[in-house]
Amino acid sequence: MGDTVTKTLGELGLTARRGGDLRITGLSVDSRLVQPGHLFAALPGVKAHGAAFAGIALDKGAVAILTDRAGEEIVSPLLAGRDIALVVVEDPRQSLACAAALWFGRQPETVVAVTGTNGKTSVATFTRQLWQLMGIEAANIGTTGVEGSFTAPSPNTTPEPITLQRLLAEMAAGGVDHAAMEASSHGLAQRRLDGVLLKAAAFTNFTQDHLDYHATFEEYFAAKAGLFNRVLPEDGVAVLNIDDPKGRELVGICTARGQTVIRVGTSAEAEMRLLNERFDASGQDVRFSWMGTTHLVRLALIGGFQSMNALTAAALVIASGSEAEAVFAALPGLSTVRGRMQLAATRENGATVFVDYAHTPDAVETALKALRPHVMGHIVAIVGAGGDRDRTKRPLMGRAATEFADHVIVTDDNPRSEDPASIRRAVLEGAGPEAVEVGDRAEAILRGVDMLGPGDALLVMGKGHERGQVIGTDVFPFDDAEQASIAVAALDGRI
Ligand SMILES: CC(=O)N[C@H]1[C@@H](OP(=O)(O)OP(=O)(O)OC[C@H]2O[C@@H](n3ccc(=O)[nH]c3=O)[C@H](O)[C@@H]2O)O[C@H](CO)[C@@H](O)[C@@H]1O[C@H](C)C(=O)N[C@@H](C)C(=O)N[C@H](CCC(=O)O)C(=O)O
Ligand SMILES: Nc1ncnc2c1ncn2[C@@H]1O[C@H](COP(=O)(O)OP(=O)(O)OP(=O)(O)O)[C@@H](O)[C@H]1O
Ligand SMILES: N[C@H](CCC[C@H](N)C(=O)O)C(=O)O
Ligand SMILES: [Mg+2]
Repeated sequence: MGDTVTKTLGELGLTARRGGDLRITGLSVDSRLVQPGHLFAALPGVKAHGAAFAGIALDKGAVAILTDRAGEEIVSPLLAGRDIALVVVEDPRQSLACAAALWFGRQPETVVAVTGTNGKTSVATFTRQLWQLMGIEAANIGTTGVEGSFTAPSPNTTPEPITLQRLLAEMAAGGVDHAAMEASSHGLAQRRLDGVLLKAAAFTNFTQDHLDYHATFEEYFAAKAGLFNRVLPEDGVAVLNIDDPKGRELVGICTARGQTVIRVGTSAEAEMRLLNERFDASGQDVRFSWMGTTHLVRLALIGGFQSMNALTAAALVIASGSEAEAVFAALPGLSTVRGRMQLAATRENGATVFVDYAHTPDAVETALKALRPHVMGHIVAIVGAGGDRDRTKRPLMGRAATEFADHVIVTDDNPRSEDPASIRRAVLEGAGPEAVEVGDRAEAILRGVDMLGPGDALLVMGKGHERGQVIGTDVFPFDDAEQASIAVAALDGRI
């Protein structure tokens, strides 16, 4: 944070229990990043309470501490006789999010957010693409980084509030007045976007993921619902997929709050209604209606679910003030999101290799089902599950692969601290005896490509846009799309 800027705690919406109205030079959430004059937010965490690091923060020059009651008990003994401000609140993550917004003081005028188990990156990217196609400077923030008229890496799908607010302020200062961001369930549970002023928010769907972090399905859904019952203001617009029962539940919640609701789905009540799709090798023709009027567009996107994502994005753009006809005219310009049903390579015999980020049981099913109508021959699926993540999803992912593909290869996908063979065993348990186990991912892709005859397709799932294979704490360079090209070139005798 800047050297010269200072703000009082009051200017950041914080009231100190002790230490008065001093000025701070910045905010930090990690003791290792504290600089002289900072406010250190000591947050309750999964592994530790940040208050345990308050001593280090103070040694590094922190002049104020924001924490909760549990943190107060830990830090109080450190403060005796020192001129340190202490702010104790019920929910320090929320206070930090709001303080970060006030610290940076600027956001794009139009910010929208997307939550849901699957489809967040796709919808946020399509929303940004639509704005850009209409001549509006725009960016999207999420799993694939910050992209569009403003680019930056993003360590998380939903960055923590200090990083997030810095990004929003920088893009606004650079003339980017429209942003679409992903709201992950972790981000919502940790209040990372509570300081963002949203015009609209969308819900894609709700299925299993992250049961390692959220104790129950209910808790996982409650986190997602927070986007609508807490973050989106009452004058905001909610874009909700009513094909999903949880989307219907949200209609009730949003209506009760007085928010305007745009329903997206295939049923007759939907304001944005998907009527039908016709698939071919390079994309799909989509018939949909908006407020009862029918439209037909060509999308150069593979997969039926992408039309729902595209219509959700269109609804968000309309919800934030654009004219519907102009938005629909831009739809054919949408292009594939990196690593989402991305055509990575084509064999000489015409067989295709797609790379997709399906890493949940529902996404594996959706991706394979979505590919089917674009493919004349067999589908070979490559599937694996991440280490140090939800263990219960592994056999379910294997089962979905076997159910919806013709041949399945089980391989590694970021084993992290776990034994890769035991993760594969869990996936194979669901995939069944016909599935082939090939631990080395490059070899799995080569074997998959080798199986392809004319009209067949290979779907490599799990890593999408990722550029590394995480084994232990090492990250080895690995790119599914690149490996697919190499395998095709090698087998077709081009290298
Ligand atoms: C599980 C999780 O979400 N953890 C987040 C959480 O950390 P935590 O509070 O639980 O961490 P902790 O280790 O218990 O430490 C407690 C506190 O002590 C502080 N600390 C810790 C060590 C130290 O030396 N000094 C210090 O001050 C930490 O900064 C933290 O505030 O709060 C931190 C500060 O806001 C986050 O950086 C951290 O995200 C980590 C980096 C992370 O990787 N999160 C992932 C799981 C995540 O958020 N993923 C979602 C997407 C998932 C998806 O949809 O697929 C995302 O939005 O990216
Ligand atoms: N609307 C959808 N319904 C079901 N599955 C989808 C949908 N959109 C995308 N998917 C599947 O989920 C995968 C991930 O898509 P995307 O990256 O857009 O989701 P995400 O919600 O951003 O994921 P993450 O939780 O990793 O941020 C895709 O590769 C595809 O297989
Ligand atoms: N953002 C998600 C995506 C994981 C994708 C998959 N490649 C894995 O490593 O499990 C996560 O961290 O759970
Ligand atoms: Mg994402």
